[in-house]
Amino acid sequence: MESYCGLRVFRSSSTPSVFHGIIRCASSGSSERWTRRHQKDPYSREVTLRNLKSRAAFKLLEIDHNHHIFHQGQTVVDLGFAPGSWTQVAVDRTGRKGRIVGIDILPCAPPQGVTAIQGNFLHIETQRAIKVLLSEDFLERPVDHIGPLATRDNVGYGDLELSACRHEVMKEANQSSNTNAVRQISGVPVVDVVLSDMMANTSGNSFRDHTLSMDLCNSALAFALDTLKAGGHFICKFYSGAEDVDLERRLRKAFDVVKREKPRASRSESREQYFVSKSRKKGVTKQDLYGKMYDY
Ligand SMILES: C[S@@+](CC[C@H](N)C(=O)[O-])C[C@H]1O[C@@H](n2cnc3c(N)ncnc32)[C@H](O)[C@@H]1O
Repeated sequence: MESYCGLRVFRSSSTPSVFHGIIRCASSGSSERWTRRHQKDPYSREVTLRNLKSRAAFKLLEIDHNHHIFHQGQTVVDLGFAPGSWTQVAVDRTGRKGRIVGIDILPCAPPQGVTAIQGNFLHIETQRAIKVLLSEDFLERPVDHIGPLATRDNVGYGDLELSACRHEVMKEANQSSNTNAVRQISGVPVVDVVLSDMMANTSGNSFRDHTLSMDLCNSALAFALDTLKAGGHFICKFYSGAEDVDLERRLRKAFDVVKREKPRASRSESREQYFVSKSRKKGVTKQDLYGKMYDY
């Protein structure tokens, strides 16, 4: 845990992970199906070989390959970062001068050189805390932690530390001096790329899953319009359904290029897709798209 200008922030230590097991509670039938699918999946094998946190990394790598999202030195916000494979990709692609902030509702220590907040993104105070972090200078990545995609040795779990950090950042975010910082970040966008791979656990009810996904996407887009520089990019996962055309319409108002993507690593049976929105237009605000809905 570090302290800077009264703001306490969690950064992962170089302590090796103490626990890497997975506890699963499944019937033997579904367990066998999971094992067979895992063994057949080429991405799962690569995850182990390349020390990635999950196969989701390949979705972002493909999107980046096709759309050239990342450059050295960018500031990236990764919404729903846990367990951290997109973050690993962002760290790798943005290099020594990149600044990465991750947010997740789950306690999860980020890869080396990444600053993370634990909190529900749909809560105002979580978004304020992110904006406060972005307004500070201390997100510079320590140079000795840079390298090719982060290794498992770089990852440590510190849930207690993380909860304490969350408390402190939230407290600071609600104090008046930092409200100025929030205003400042709202007025002077500093982010190059906003990523959102957020999704609640799927319920099996496709309408419910779609609606929840749209709430997360719209909230992420409103946040992106507060924080992205003109020319910045926004990538978000969504579960397809009736309302995704409305989201696409909003994206087209705010970005020069909007594409739907279904990366090869995304399972064909899943309804997930991605909107890749490039080059934020100057002067389009969240109020233009949402009125007073996200007015905070
Ligand atoms: C598919 S996972 C992200 C995987 C990640 N991109 C990676 O590559 O490792 C979706 C994440 O979104 C998070 N999430 C879902 N709803 C959220 C919310 N309201 N606020 C913050 N995080 C949320 C979940 O906890 C989960 O970790």
